[in-house]
Parts: sequence; structure tokens; C-alpha cells
Amino acid sequence: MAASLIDGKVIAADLRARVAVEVARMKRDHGLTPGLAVVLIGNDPASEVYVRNKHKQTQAAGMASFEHMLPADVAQADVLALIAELNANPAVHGILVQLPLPKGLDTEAVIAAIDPAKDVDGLHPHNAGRLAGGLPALSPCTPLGCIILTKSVHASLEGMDAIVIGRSNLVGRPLVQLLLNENATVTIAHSRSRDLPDLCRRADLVYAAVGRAEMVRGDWLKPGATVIDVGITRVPAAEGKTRLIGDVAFNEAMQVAGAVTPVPGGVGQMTVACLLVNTLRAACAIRGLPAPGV
Ligand SMILES: Nc1nc2c(c(=O)[nH]1)N[C@@H](CN(C=O)c1ccc(C(=O)N[C@@H](CCC(=O)O)C(=O)O)cc1)CN2
Repeated sequence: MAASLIDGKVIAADLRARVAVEVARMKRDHGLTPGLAVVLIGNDPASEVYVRNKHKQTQAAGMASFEHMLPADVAQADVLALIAELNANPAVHGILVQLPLPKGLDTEAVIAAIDPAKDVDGLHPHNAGRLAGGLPALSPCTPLGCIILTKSVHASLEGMDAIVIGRSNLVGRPLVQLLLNENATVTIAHSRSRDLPDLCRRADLVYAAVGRAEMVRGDWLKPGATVIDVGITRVPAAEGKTRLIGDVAFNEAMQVAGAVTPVPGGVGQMTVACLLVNTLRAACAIRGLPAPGV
């Protein structure tokens, strides 16, 4: 029997709608308009699209959106000066620097300059450390989205065998921590792991986040497994166009798995929705209000 499709578009739209309701309540009851500042450096076409979407969806949720576009050859000191300004701005509750940064800029130093209370990407060492320690923290958006998509299939992840393929700071590592917090048993695999297909076949939950198109094959999967595909590779298509494919061989996975996320229309959709959730949470925390119900 074919697997069921986990519809990231529908789940993300529902989450954004719930954020919008909470934002309206914050405005009405507390005069609080959550504000998100996004910094885009350079002109990477994919990053430009993502930042435009963030701006649109932030505004659609009723939040204030501040965009800062800097040239690719901007000096590190100027980036740090902008971040210091945003840290001090009371209308800004969330700061996100779009990644990857152009060559010549020090990504770690830029992230470390963000006020951890406004770090809605959850990448600051303060938040990464808290997450690893099992403490409440702002957590990276894509891993948060992966957990929400998984929970749309399984109410509880307790005791489930999960494999995370990929160990990036943006996805793999924080996802492992979030899964541990859900009491899953987690294997973290990467390019040097031996017998990856075998490791994968043991997992009830498979998270593919390596950035290698269609690497995870159908015969790597345990029948009935839930497969969350984080990969997005743009490949040439007909008529000079491009199309997106994930890290999982989708058609093969659909024959074996229990549930699969598509690419596009899966995890990617959740990234911006979770950014809105984090911005709302950051705004409430900064104002000393209880955490919102989303
Ligand atoms: N500072 C950050 N930089 C980057 C992050 C991040 O979380 N924080 N993640 C990615 C890019 N990203 C958001 O920034 C992102 C990626 C994909 C999508 C998305 O909606 N994907 C769609 C397809 C979109 C398309 O057609 O290209 C989908 O999968 O359905 C949203 C946001 C790297 N940088």
C-alpha cells in the first residue's frame, strides 16, 4: 500500500493562522506587536526568495517586518554594527541573518553578536547550549518544523527509533536534541557513517538532511517508517526551468514507508511558519508575558 503524504503546506498554513490569532490577541490585550528583522547579505537568488517569503508571511501574521539588505562586500564591522542596532531596538523581538553568508564574513561571529533573547533562528551558542541541556530555548526553525510534521503522524515519539542523517548546526544537530527531548532513541548519521542503509532500516523515523539528491532509497526504509525529507536540491528540468528534489527517492519511499513528506511542499513550508512561532515566543518572553499557546 502506498504511504500517506504529510502535507507541509496545509500544516504550515494552519500554524500560521494560529500565530495570527495569537498576534491579534497580543496587540489587543497587551499593545504588543511582535517585530522580526531579517538581514540579507549579498544577492543569492534562493536567499532572496526565502527572505521575500519571510517578509510577506510576517506581515500576513500581523507582525512588523524589518528588512535589511546589505551588499556582498559589506565589512564584518558594519554587519556587527547593524546587529547591535537591532539588539537595542525595542520594536524588534526577533533577528535573523539569512544563511549562507557571502565569503569573507565570519558566520559564527555574526550569530554570536545577536542578543540570544532575539535569536529566532536558535543558532546562538546560548540557545544551542540550552537546547542540548534539555532547557527551554529558542530552537532552529527547520528542526522544529520536522517535529511538528512527525507529530502530525505520531502523537508521541517516545521510545521510537529515529535516525537523523546529517549533522549541520542548522538542522541535524538541533533536530537530534529535539528528538531526545521527545524521548525518541536517536542515531545521528553522516557522510562517514558505515552501513547507512542498514542503520536506516532500523528506524521508525527517518530524517534526511544531507543535501544529496535522492540519496535515501526505498530499500533503505523499514516498512511503515515515517520519512521526513529536509533536502532541497535544484536540478535542471525541461524548457530551461529547474525543479526541486529532496534527499529521499520519493516514489520508492512511497512504496515502502508509512508516511512521507514531499519536496517541495513538506519541511520547507514549515521553516517560515516556525520562524513566526519563534518571533511570537521571543516577543512574549522579552515583554515578560506567558508563552503563547502555539
Ligand atoms: N538564517 C537562516 N538561513 C537559512 C535557513 C534558516 O532556517 N535560517 N534555512 C534555509 C532556507 N530557508 C529559510 O531561510 C527556507 C528554505 C526553504 C523554504 C521553502 O519554503 N521551501 C519550499 C520550496 C521553495 C522553492 O520553491 O524554492 C518547499 O520546500 O516547499 C523556506 C525557507 C537556508 N538558510
